[in-house]
Amino acid sequence: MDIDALNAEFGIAGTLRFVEGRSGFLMIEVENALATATITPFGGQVLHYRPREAPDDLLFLSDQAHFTAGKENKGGIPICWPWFGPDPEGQGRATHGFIRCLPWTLHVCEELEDGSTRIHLGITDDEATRAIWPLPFELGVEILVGSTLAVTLVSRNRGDHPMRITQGLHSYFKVGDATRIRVLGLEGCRYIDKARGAGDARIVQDGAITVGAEVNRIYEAVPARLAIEDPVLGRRIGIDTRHSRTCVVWNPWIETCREMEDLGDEDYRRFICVETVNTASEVIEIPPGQEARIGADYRVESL
Ligand SMILES: O=P(O)(O)OC[C@H]1O[C@@H](O)[C@H](O)[C@@H](O)[C@@H]1O
Repeated sequence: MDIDALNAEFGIAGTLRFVEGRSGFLMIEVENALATATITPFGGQVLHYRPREAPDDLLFLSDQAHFTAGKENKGGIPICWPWFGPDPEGQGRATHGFIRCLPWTLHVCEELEDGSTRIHLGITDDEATRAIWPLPFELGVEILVGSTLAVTLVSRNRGDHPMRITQGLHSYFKVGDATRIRVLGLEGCRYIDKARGAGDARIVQDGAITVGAEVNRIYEAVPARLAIEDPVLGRRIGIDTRHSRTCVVWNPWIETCREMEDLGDEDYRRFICVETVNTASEVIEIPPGQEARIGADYRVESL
């Protein structure tokens, strides 16, 4: 990792620079007229984003996040790929795939006319990825840092056979107090309740989602516009999804939070995950040579 060389090749004076961040991890810091953001090429993960006029960060990042090579970092927007959730083949491979723990390659950093900054990172199969998952792929993430944050994941099948994946943008949103928020937009949708271990039974969401116990649900046939209303931070987070009809809502609550070594005991109050995913019955099949996309735009509005 040569920070000077990266700054010389990709840095943008006054707007984008490479720095050594927590535990020496390489970070891309963006500060333009519209927003500030931090992205790490490890996992292609956005860690922070704050629109110029907003007092608070959009995203939660755990003080206990690992920042150790080969481990995932809890917070920001981890990318889950080529599977979301437990190993689909039951071989004991990592939950949420392996791509969030690997270094990605920088392709483009550029300023756009509207004042936003575009960052494009990618990762391609190699010996190490094929040892875990045999398929040839090219995966890219485009991150647009502007008055909104837009993240788009593009998967290309480089092989001769159809590629089946599940995937997700595992967004951790910072909240003032999780027990006081409302997640809006999923009213009337059917969900699988993973926290209650109710198998594949579908339950219908009655009203807005609130948090008063562990929440771990996969919502199906969801609309493209969701929101989190947060009276403590006095804001509404808007989430507009693309190419996703499935949404996971997760808050670990007290016990699971205490069991997780990469969360502080009180962190369950500080975030809610509302994740833009393709999983459960939404498995994506990509024909040889073709691409599939998933994405989301995030915005912060005052209440
Ligand atoms: O700790 P991880 O692997 O980042 O996963 C966090 C959570 O991610 C959620 O998406 C899952 O529904 C939960 O079951 C899981 O615990």
